[in-house]
Amino acid sequence: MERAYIGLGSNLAEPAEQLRQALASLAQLPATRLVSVSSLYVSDSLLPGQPRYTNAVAALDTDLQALALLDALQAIELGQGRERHERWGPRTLDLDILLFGNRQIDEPRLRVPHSQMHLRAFVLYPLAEIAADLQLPDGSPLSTLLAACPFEGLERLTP
Ligand SMILES: CC1(C)Nc2nc(N)[nH]c(=O)c2N=C1O
Repeated sequence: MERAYIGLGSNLAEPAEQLRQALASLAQLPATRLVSVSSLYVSDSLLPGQPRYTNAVAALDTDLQALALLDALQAIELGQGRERHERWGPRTLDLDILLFGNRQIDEPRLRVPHSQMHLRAFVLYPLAEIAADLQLPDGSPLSTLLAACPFEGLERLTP
């Protein structure tokens, strides 16, 4: 059983509802338990000219292998109408494997830890909300990354 952290994002077609639907699907994955979910956070797109994003992070305990989990996440994205037009374009749903246990994976389909996560407040703050004492595979404490990444521009949605 590995603890995986999943980044969720959406900026099209009722983003908060897209994330709620995706979380329900994550809870149904085989050999997987949805352990905890952060609040929803709203922020401007890192790339301008797109609608604001709604993001969250979920913690899973899973017996799926990393690539099988990736396949399952991509099936959920497609099931919610994710069209993969442009690489950084707006999307109904984005599910990223941020961390997979303490594994460091560098394969064509999958890089874990997610290569941009240390730069993204919309990943670090929801992650810290559910895993404050997390240490990344390279030994760096999440708190250190958080200190280097300002919260500014992030809006936490209270339930
Ligand atoms: C286009 C890009 C980089 N910008 C984002 N910006 C925000 N705020 N949240 C995202 O999830 C997100 N995802 C992306 O893929």
